[in-house]
Amino acid sequence: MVIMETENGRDYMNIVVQNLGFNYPNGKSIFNNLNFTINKSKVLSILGPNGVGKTTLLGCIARLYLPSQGDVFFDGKSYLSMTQCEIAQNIGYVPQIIVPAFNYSVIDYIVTGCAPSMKVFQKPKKEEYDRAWCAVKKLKLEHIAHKSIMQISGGERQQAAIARVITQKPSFILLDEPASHLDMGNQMKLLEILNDLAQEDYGIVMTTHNPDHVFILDDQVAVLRDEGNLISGKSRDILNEEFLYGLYGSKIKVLNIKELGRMACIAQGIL
Ligand SMILES: Nc1ncnc2c1ncn2[C@@H]1O[C@H](COP(=O)(O)OP(=O)(O)OP(=O)(O)O)[C@@H](O)[C@H]1O
Repeated sequence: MVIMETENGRDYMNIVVQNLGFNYPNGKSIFNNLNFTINKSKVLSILGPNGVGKTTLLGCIARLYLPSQGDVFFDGKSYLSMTQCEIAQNIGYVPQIIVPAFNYSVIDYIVTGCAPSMKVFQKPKKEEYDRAWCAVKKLKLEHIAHKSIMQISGGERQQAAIARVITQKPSFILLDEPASHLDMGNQMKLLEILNDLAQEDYGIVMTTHNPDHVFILDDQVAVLRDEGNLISGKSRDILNEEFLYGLYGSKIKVLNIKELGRMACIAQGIL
């Protein structure tokens, strides 16, 4: 059954993951029977130890992989009944490692985000470039906009890929470890942008290895565990010290920092 959630009497779009299971062709089972809903105007963070299947799960939600079991529904429609173009118009994906196909300038790479809403072989015009420049300004990337995408750093490339997905204007944006190459300042800028995008009605899903980022966003979390199952809910209801120790096998303090007005977590360090 697909649940259409209602807020103020109005149905709104969601992605429903239903009984989802995935095995790689070598037979390796990654997860089974996952059930959760991704809502617009929210940030859902996916946490879990290395190798547990976060990227694979995001790949199933982006429809890069077909599930071995269950299905994913967008706005009540099974992915299997949607074309790749329909999916790309509604769901944007930023991979962990960005390997551009051509030696574009950064702005020409970002404008390719408009492709799902353009005709085949149509060249981007002023309207599409205006969209791309809007995203460049949002991420403050003006200083690299005319550089070659091949000649910028990993962190700059990660930010260019985020600008590209914003240019795409999908309803949902999926990001695989979007902060992995970013310095502390750019990590905070990224979280602010993701929070702003959720306020602007986008649905955001990101994988992360940093539970403190989940507390900063103070929204939904889904935790994928070694047994291939998932627990989801409000971050502050799930991420306590005992739970994080069970997840990572490491002692992590969870503190309510009054000056910050938020929960925070800090590794205890080498004992
Ligand atoms: N093409 C593949 N064929 C078989 N097994 C694979 C393939 N790609 C990944 N795996 C395995 O699937 C499991 C899940 O990988 P995945 O990349 O989804 O994990 P992850 O949670 O995102 O990891 P990390 O946090 O280290 O990025 C891993 O054990 C990995 O070795």
